[in-house]
Amino acid sequence: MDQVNKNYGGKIALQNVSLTVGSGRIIGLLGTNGSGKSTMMKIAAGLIQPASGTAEILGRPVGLETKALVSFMPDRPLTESWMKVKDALQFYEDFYTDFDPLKAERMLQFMNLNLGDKISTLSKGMNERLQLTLALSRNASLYLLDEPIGGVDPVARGKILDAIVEFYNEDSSIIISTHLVRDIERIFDEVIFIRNGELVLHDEVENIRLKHGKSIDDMFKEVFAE
Ligand SMILES: Nc1ncnc2c1ncn2[C@@H]1O[C@H](COP(=O)(O)OP(=O)(O)OP(=O)(O)O)[C@@H](O)[C@H]1O
Repeated sequence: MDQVNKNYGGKIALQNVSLTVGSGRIIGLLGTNGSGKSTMMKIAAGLIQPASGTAEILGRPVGLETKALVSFMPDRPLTESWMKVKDALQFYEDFYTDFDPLKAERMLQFMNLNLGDKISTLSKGMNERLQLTLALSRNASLYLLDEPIGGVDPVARGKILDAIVEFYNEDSSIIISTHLVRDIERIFDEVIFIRNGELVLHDEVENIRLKHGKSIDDMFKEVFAE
C-alpha cells in the first residue's frame, strides 16, 4: 500500500498510509473505534477504492485479478440468513475455486458447528466461528480478518486463535484487526497501529517487546490513551 488516502464525504478515514506486508506473517492491525482498520481491509480486498495512492497484492494492482488471492472475513456476515451451515459451505465452494471443502469440514468440527445448523439461529460467537471457517478454508495468499473474535466468549477465544494458527496456509499472510489486543497478541509476528487514519507504528512484535520492555497490549494502551 503506497500513500493511500480515503475519505467518506468530508470525513477522512485514511491519510497517506504506506506499508508492505511480507508472506508467512500474522499481523495485528490495531486501533480504536473508527481509526480506519476496516477501511484499510476493504481497500486491500478491492471492495472500495482509495481516493489516491495505490494498493498491490503480490505485485499486482488490487482489482479483479487480486480478488482471487484475498480472503476477507468482514465484521458483518456475508451469508444469507435462510442458509444452513452446509448451504454456506456450498455457496463458498461454488464461488471460490480455491475453497477446500475437506479443510472446511475439519474446521467446522473444531469449531463445534454442524452442517445442519440454521445460520439465523446461531449466536454471534458461533456465527463468527462460521465466518472464520469460510474465510480460512480458501487457499488464499492474504487473509483479512476484521474483528474475528469480538463476539466469542473469553473461554473459547484461545481455542479459536489456535484454529487460526493451525488452519492458515503458512505461505500466506493474515492481517487481523482487533482491539482485543491482550487476548490475541501471542499469535502476532508484527503489529500495525493506526490512529485517526494514520499509521503510527509498524514493527515486529519481538522488536517492540525488546525496545520498549512492554507487552503489545501495554504499548497499545499507552499509544491510544485518550
Ligand atoms: N460508509 C461510510 N460512510 C461514512 N463514513 C464512514 C463509512 N465507513 C467508515 N466511515 C468513517 O471512517 C472512519 C474509519 O472507519 P473504519 O470503519 O475504517 O474504522 P475501524 O477502525 O474499522 O473502526 P471499528 O473498530 O469501530 O470497526 C470512521 O470515522 C467512520 O465513521
